[in-house]
Amino acid sequence: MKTVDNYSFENKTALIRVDLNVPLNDKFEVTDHTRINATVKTIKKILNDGGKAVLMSHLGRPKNGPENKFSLRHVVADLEKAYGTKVHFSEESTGAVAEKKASELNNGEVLLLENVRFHAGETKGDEALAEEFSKLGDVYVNDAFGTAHRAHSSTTVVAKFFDEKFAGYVMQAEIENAKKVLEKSDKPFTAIMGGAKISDKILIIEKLLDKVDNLIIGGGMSYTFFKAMGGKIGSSLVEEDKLDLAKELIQKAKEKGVDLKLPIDSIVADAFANDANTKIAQNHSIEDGWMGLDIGPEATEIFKNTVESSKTILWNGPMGVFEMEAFATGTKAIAEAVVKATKGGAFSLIGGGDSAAAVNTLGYGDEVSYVSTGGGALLEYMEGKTLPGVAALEN
Ligand SMILES: Nc1ncnc2c1ncn2[C@@H]1O[C@H](COP(=O)(O)OP(=O)(O)O)[C@@H](O)[C@H]1O
Ligand SMILES: O=C(OP(=O)(O)O)[C@H](O)COP(=O)(O)O
Repeated sequence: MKTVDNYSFENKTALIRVDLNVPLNDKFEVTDHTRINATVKTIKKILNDGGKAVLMSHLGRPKNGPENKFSLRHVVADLEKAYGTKVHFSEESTGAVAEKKASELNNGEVLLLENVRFHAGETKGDEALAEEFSKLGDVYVNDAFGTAHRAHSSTTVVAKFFDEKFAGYVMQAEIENAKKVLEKSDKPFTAIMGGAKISDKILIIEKLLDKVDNLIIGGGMSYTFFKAMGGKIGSSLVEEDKLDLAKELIQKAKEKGVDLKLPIDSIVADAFANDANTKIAQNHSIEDGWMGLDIGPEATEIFKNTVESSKTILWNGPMGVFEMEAFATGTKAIAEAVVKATKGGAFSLIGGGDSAAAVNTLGYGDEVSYVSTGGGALLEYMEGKTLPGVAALEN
């Protein structure tokens, strides 16, 4: 894999895949800058060389073409602040408009393209779309570690249209760091899984069973497990087609001697809102009309004790809907436990767009060993998989 280090981008237009999938609030303001700040080093290297940067990224998971709430226009001002320079914007990510804007760039300038997922072909890895993207640069740089597990047009397929392709600094740092954990994970090794992307992550959890001593499952992911065991989960998040898999996983954890910890209790709410009515409920008997939005006090205590006595910690996915203050308590308590363990000598790696946001919002970003910009990507790497976005840079 070639890196940007030993290449001069002078007079070159670099087409750079970055991961600008950042959280936005209801006013479309960026609420966490981790992924934006991570891109600065690579962009500055290219601009300082006297090159031009054309940035492409996705934002969220748009299903039906362009939609304002998924527009990358919302991040332009934040990029300008981070790079200290004007960032031009193209409301098209391919075609005449994008090509004209890219060709008008001067050395040292940046162009951001609109959300690549506004094209239906992007997530299918459409070749014709990838070829369209490739017209926007002379060389290709992939610095989107957080999306490197996706074999999409802009992350993987596009690379084949370039002779010169490079991994950016985020990609390099992330892989080096993940390797460290893979090669030297002191025991007890605890993985903490949470968040909402159940179908994405449940298969990876199975692979983690070979590496970890403790597996904590909290957040939106946990209710699928309770339902699989025959529990009542009210209207909590669930993926019905993953119930059998969840059951198998519980069995496999037992066989492999992994201590699988599910939250005993939850903070349940009668609406998905910060000001909803709340109460504590046991996780196997949540009443109809109520949903679990945070781990409960008993679960928090148990999880904290496990985390604090761990020597290696891998955390992906918040313990609750931490974006709402009423449901941030569990995530905050686990973050504090991770910090405490780190101070005591443990290595802690936290990954994922929302997990990084949670840790940084709580002010703990500098008190853990490493905050990764990747969630799913980090987990797939840890599982031993070759990430398609990385493989595409190698040939
Ligand atoms: N109990 C829950 N019910 C619904 N959503 C939840 C629950 N717990 C966590 N979440 C949501 O999960 C999201 C993060 O999940 P995910 O994308 O898998 O994590 P990451 O981005 O760190 O990889 C957050 O927006 C959070 O609000
Ligand atoms: O936020 C991301 O992943 P993450 O939630 O695993 O951290 C990446 O931008 C990938 O997004 P995707 O899971 O919609 O492909």
